[in-house]
Amino acid sequence: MAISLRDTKSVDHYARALQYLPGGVNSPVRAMRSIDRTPLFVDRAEGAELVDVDGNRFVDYVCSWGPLIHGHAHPEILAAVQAAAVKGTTFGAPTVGEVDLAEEVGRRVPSVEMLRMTSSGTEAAMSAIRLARAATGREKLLKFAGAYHGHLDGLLAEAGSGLATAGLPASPGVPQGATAQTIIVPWNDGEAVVRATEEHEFAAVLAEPYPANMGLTPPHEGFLELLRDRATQNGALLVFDEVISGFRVARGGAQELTGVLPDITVMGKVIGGGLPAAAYGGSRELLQRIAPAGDVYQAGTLSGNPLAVAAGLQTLRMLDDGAYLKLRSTTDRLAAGLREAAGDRPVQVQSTCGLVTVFFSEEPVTDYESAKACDLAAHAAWCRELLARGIYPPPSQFEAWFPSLAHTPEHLDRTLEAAAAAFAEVL
Ligand SMILES: Cc1ncc(COP(=O)(O)O)c(C=O)c1O
Ligand SMILES: NCC(=O)CCC(=O)O
Repeated sequence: MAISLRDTKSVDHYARALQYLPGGVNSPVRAMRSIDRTPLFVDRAEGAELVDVDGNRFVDYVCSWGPLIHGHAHPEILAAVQAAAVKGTTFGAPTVGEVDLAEEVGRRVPSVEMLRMTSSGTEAAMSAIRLARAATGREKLLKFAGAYHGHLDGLLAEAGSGLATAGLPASPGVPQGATAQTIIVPWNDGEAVVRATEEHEFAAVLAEPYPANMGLTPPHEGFLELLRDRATQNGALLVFDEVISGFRVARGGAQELTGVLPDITVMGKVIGGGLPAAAYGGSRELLQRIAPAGDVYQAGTLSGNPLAVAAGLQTLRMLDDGAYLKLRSTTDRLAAGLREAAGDRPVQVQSTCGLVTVFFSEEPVTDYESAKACDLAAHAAWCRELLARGIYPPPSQFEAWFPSLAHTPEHLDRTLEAAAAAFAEVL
C-alpha cells in the first residue's frame, strides 16, 4: 500500500522560499517538480544519510550531485576545512595548498600537467572553451545532445540535466550567435560525428566521456577513440568534461579508465570535496596560454579558495586504490540489486563505478532520444515511493545516482527493499 511522507515543515519553508527565490530554490534540479512534488528542506546529513527539517531520515543518493564521494560531513574533511578556516577564509594571493592540489591532480589524471582553478564547473567549461578557441583560432564547437556542461550560453542547446528534466530545448536569453557556433550530434553516433567533422572546422569536440546528465549512458566500444581520432584529424581539441566522471569512475577519471586522452579536461565536484571548486587542465604547453603566463584572460576572486582546496585535497588523499575497489563493489551490488528488484519489468539499470541510473525503458538507453523515450511518469511515481520509504534518489530520469564510500551494505539492503516495494506500487 502507498505510504506518504510527513513534510509539513518543508511545505511551509517552501511557501516562504517561493516568495524570495525563483521556484523556491537556487538550482532548478532541487525543486522536484518533475516528480510532481515539493522539495524537502535539509536540516543535516552525515555519511550516506540525510535528515530533513521534519525529521525524516533518508539514504541519500544525490550526495550534492556528485562532490561527496566520501559521504556527508566526513570527519577528516571537516577537520581539514576547519584547520584552513581558522587561518583565514580567502586571501586573493597564492597559497601552498593550491600547488599541492594541482600536483595531486597531475599525478592522477593522465593528460593533465597543469591546471587553473575556478569556483564552478560552469566556469571551468566556459574557460576551457575559450582556451580551445584561442589555441585553434576557430569558433565552432561540437557538442552531444543530452550532455550538460553547465549553464554557459553556447552550450545550453539540447542540454541534459535540469533542461532535459524540464523539457526545455534551450533557454531564452541566450543570443542566437552564442549557439550558432554549436553543432549538436547524437551521443554514440559515430557516423554523425564523422559527418560533422567532415563538414565543419571545430575549435573543440566537447564530451562528457561517461555522460550522466541524460542518465548514465556509457560510450559504446570505440566511440571515445573515434572522437579522439576525428578531433585530431579535424584540427580540433578534444575536451573531456569530467566534472562528474573525474576521480569517480576511476582514480584518474574516464580517461584513465578508457585510455583515451583529451587535450583539455574539465573537472569539478569531487575536486572541491563539497566546497565550491572546479578546474580545467591539460598539457603545460597548452595551459601556458592562460594569463598571466599567456594571453588568454581568465580570473576569479575566490578561485583556488583555501577552504575548498583543503576539502578537495583531503578528499583526493583518501581516494586510494582500496577506495575505488570499495566504490566499485558498492555500485555493482546496488546495480545488481536494483536489477533484481525490477525483475521482468521494463527497466534498465545502467552503471559504472560510482554512478547508476534506473531507466524506465524496454531497451538500453544509449543517447538523448532513448532517454527522452523513457516512461517518465512511472519513473516519477517510483521516486515518490522511494522518498516515502526513506530513500532519496535524484528526482529526475535525466540524472545519475551517486553511491558513495559511506554507503554500507545495510544502506544497500534498505535501498533494495524500498526499491522492490516501490516497483510493486508503480509497475
Ligand atoms: C558534466 C558537467 N559539467 C559541468 C557541470 C557544471 O558544474 P557546476 O554546476 O559546478 O557549474 C555539471 C554539473 O553541474 C556537470 O554535470
Ligand atoms: N547532474 C546535474 C548536476 O550535476 C547539476 C546540479 C545542479 O545544477 O544543481
